[in-house]
Amino acid sequence: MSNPVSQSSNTSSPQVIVCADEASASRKVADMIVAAVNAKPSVVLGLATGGTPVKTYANIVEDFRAGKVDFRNVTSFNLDEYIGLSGTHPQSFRHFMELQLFNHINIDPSKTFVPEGCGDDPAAHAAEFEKRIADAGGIDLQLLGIGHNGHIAFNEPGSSADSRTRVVGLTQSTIEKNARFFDSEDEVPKTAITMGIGTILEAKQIVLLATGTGKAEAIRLSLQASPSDDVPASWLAKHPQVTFVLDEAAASELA
Ligand SMILES: O=P(O)(O)OC[C@H]1O[C@](O)(CO)[C@@H](O)[C@@H]1O
Repeated sequence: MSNPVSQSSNTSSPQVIVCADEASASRKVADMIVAAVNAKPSVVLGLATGGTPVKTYANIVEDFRAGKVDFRNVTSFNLDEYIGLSGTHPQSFRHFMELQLFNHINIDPSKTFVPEGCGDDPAAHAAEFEKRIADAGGIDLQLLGIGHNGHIAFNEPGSSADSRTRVVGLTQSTIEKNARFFDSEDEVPKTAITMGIGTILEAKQIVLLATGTGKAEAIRLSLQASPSDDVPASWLAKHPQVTFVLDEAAASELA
């Protein structure tokens, strides 16, 4: 069971839920996703990759195996993918999603959309990806992580609130952080395809999960600085239904 230690007292957005630790924050987000599927079996989920959601996905798999949730009518869209990595590459986000979630639940693989990093025309694919989201009726619940520099998906600092799914360059700091998933920094792709901030803000509900002291500054700036391109996650303050689920470490710089 999730064990929030504190919660913002009003209902305005962003709502902030602080949990004791990473395990309870991950459980809380899993509960929110499972509740969304149970409330609307044909829900359209927006999904994230990275180290942060791994435990959340493990909790969801646990709930599926316990018969608490059914994904057969769910559609999912992932936020981003590295340019140059095919879906079978061990560090591709498609592979991550299969390993962490899709292979362990009864989601229809044809309803799981992850941007393709190896197509001939990534710009055309980006436009097509936007169309697919619209054709699915839009994203009901979008899960996000956050980068140390405040990026969401691969929207690096400088990304505007109206940016759409597109090809982007990664900052050196993101390349260095993500090198931990590769054999060496040289292997980290320098470009990616990502949903835009504007695309993300169109989701009906957004949940951002952040854990660890490494995210504390990005969380403070996202929640307490004026929204600006400098901290892409700060644009979430413009959304009417966004929840930050944090562990105490990620919340440690909040006033
Ligand atoms: O969860 P991590 O591994 O700290 O990554 C932070 C963010 O950077 C990304 O890896 C880049 O999109 C996101 O998937 C993630 O939300």
